[in-house]
Amino acid sequence: MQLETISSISTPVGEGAIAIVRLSGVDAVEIADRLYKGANPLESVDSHTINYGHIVDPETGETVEEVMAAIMRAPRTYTREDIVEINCHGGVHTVNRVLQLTLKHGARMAEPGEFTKRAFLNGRIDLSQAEGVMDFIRSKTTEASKVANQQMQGRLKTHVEGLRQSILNILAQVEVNIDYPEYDDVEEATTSFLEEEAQKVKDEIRKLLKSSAQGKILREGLSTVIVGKPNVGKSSLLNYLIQDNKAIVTDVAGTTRDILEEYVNVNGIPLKLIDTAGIRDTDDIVEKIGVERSRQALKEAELILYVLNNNEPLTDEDIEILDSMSDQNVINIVNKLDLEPKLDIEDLQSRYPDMPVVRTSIINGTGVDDLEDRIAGLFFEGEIQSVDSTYVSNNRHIHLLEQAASAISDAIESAGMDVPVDIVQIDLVKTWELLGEVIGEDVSEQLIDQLFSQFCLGK
Ligand SMILES: Nc1nc2c(c(=O)[nH]1)N(C=O)[C@@H](CNc1ccc(C(=O)N[C@@H](CCC(=O)O)C(=O)O)cc1)CN2
Ligand SMILES: Nc1nc2c(ncn2[C@@H]2O[C@H](COP(=O)(O)OP(=O)(O)OP(=O)(O)O)[C@@H](O)[C@H]2O)c(=O)[nH]1
Ligand SMILES: [Mg+2]
Repeated sequence: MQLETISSISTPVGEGAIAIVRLSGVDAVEIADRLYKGANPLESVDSHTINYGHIVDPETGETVEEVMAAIMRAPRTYTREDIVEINCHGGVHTVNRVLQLTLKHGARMAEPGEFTKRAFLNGRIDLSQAEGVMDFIRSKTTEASKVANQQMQGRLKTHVEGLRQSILNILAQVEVNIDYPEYDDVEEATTSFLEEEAQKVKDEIRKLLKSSAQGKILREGLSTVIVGKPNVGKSSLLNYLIQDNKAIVTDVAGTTRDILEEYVNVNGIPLKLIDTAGIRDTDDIVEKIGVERSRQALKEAELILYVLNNNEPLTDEDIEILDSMSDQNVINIVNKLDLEPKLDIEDLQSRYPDMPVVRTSIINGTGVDDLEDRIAGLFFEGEIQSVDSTYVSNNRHIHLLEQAASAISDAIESAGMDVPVDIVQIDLVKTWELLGEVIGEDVSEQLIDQLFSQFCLGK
């Protein structure tokens, strides 16, 4: 496939030690040579070498930059096309000038994700791997990056390809039956083979789907909101969990006014931890908006840590808030255990039997281990699956796998009911196609464009 040569700045915008202008396409080396002056023209150097030289504006003769130019010739490259990477000093202005020069001398500005899109279009990676690249860049915790890395390396692709091969094997058997319908015993053998093999495929798809709840948590972080009345110790809890003093803690009720978000790892589970303004009626306009945001965050939370003060009785306000969260995952944290007990914990437990209660004294660091165990227990039944297994975390993949599971169920059901085998065949082909979409086979150009447009510029 011959596409125009593209160029972009592939490093973050801003001051840095080094910034890279990357070119990809058949004319990459030729365009670079129009600007590059070194011991040898890049056209003549070996592939996969890096070469010292200068970028000179051919129109003015001005030396614009001192660079190292890496040359990588197709097909052993990220895009499978010729690639030149011009390593510049990291100033915003000069990198931009080098980019402009490449554009002026034959390259086109790359669209977001276009390098990776070419890696896909040129067959180096499948769509699930390309999506893995993006997840990898965006991952916020070690676990998330491990899962994304595996996907980027082709783990899901291999898995899906295996399933598609199994379906092809079943289809081949069905084909025999359609070709020789007069042999009854062939038909019987086919039906049981089909049911058995299709069931195996279905089980595998189900297994992948089962991983998705955890996969999504690993990828996005479990959205966890800390709420409660003012001054109960919400910000103290956030600081304790992240082991840092990011949130302001004072003994003034109403200290936190706005939402604060931090990522933290609890027993291997990435949490997107959100500290909120204490919920209460207030006339303070800033605090009022904060309280409104707290209520909003509550609605969207996957886990709620409701903090109470051991030193104060349960109020109507607490009850109102707790009642409103009855169908959510809530852990009640009775904090300030070091103070005189005025909260009836038994009453709390009997009012909300589905909400585990954890007792803490954050100021002394007690009880937080117990809280961490509870969180892990709620979402991973005590322990996280090894990150070595295949996780599905992408909504597009999950949706396709659900459809595939339903199509193959139809196939199995029909086979069991002695429906003509060519009907069964249709459902099997459908399953095969749906799985193909996960890895990017026969997907529309529109979908591809949409997926890659979410990438960073220069990737
Ligand atoms: N300077 C630089 N650093 C970078 C990248 C880059 O493009 N440029 N990468 C960009 O994301 C990542 C590295 N990822 C890469 C993935 C595949 C190939 C590649 O050339 N693959 C070929 C040949 C491999 C080989 O030589 O064995 C292939 O798979 O066919 C290169 C980089 C991270 N660091
Ligand atoms: N005795 C005692 N004091 C605590 C404990 N945890 C927090 N505190 C104190 O309680 C006060 C309020 O703590 P914060 O973490 O600011 O409370 P908050 O819930 O974030 O308060 P707002 O942001 O105002 O809603 C501070 O003076 C903390 O030092 C605890 O376990 N025991
Ligand atoms: Mg606070």
